[in-house]
Amino acid sequence: MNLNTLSLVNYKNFESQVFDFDSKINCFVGANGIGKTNALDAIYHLAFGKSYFNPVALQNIRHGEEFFVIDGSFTKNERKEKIVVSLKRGQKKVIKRNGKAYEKFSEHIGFIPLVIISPADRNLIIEGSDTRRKFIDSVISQSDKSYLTTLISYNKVLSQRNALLKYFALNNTFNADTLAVYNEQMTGYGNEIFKKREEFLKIFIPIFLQRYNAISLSKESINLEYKSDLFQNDLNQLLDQNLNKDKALQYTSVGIHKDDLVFLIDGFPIKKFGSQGQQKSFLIALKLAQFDFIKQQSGVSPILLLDDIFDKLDENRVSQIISLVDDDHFGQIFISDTHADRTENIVKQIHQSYKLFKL
Ligand SMILES: Nc1ncnc2c1ncn2[C@@H]1O[C@H](COP(=O)(O)OP(=O)(O)OP(=O)(O)O)[C@@H](O)[C@H]1O
Repeated sequence: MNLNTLSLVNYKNFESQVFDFDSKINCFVGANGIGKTNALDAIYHLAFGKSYFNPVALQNIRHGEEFFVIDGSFTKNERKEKIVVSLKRGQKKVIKRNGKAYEKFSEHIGFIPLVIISPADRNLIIEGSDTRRKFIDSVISQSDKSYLTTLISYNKVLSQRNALLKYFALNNTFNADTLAVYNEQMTGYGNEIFKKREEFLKIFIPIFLQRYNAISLSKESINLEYKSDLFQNDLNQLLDQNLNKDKALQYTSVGIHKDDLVFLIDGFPIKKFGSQGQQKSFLIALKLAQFDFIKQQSGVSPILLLDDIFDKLDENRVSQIISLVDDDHFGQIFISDTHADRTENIVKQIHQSYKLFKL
């Protein structure tokens, strides 16, 4: 999987810019706020049809302009592929593959396998369970199309069930039959998602532990656990048991939309007890494991985006990461860093071709 050229028009701070990439390592270097992360985000956009950093699509259009266009030429399995993502104010976003617009963006997910490692990953540790579920979902969906479809269906029934609970409360009424239809549908989709998440984590957790131990040289003991209501009970039963609670809350309080991942260091939550460097190592291991998993499932090396990852890590950990990516296992890598010299010294240790883009 290779991105050969990237052309940007009115994307964030870029007015008009073309990059011609190396097939192995590419570094964006320059001062704070110059657009290094924006360049990586444009590449992310080509894979996921959205920004990793700014969920408000319109805010990705350069200030004062009417549209943006991100145009990437890839080589995948020796075939040329052109992906264009564009957005015009007042219109819907368009994603095209070789000139043909996708009807559903979900069809594009997984076509350009990509993993990003960024300081924004900290949200996985500090934010609520929603962020961690999105992480699991995005990893599985990249290699399993039906997972995403089932998840979309589950969420649709969930919001219908929530609307019904609100309706019951507002109108002081209740209809067990209508609710039972939603419960049954939620159980079907929910069980399928739970099974896939469980299977995924069975493979993923050992890869993650191996990656973490390699980065930290096994200095501390960490763990990752999957938490779900569905371990104890069947979803249909749980929905019945929680009916009174759900009626009072006017939303559904149990189900796979409450699943979580628990991150532990020496048995304690990493959010409270991990140092910044340990948290960063944890997140990098998580993302490298994501890389390994996608590669294992799809047979294609994902594009790897490393946004500002060298800060806060001691020299040992930096060299461990470098030795990890200095391996044919990895494909094309994009790095952003403020220090041109540091970056060049680091990439020279990787015995691969590279290009440095001074922004
Ligand atoms: N829609 C937009 N229009 C114009 N400029 C924008 C837009 N969105 C973001 N920017 C600008 O992009 C810049 C931030 O770019 P980016 O995050 O890529 O910086 P960076 O080079 O990675 O910096 P750092 O080293 O601090 O991480 C800011 O100056 C911001 O004002």
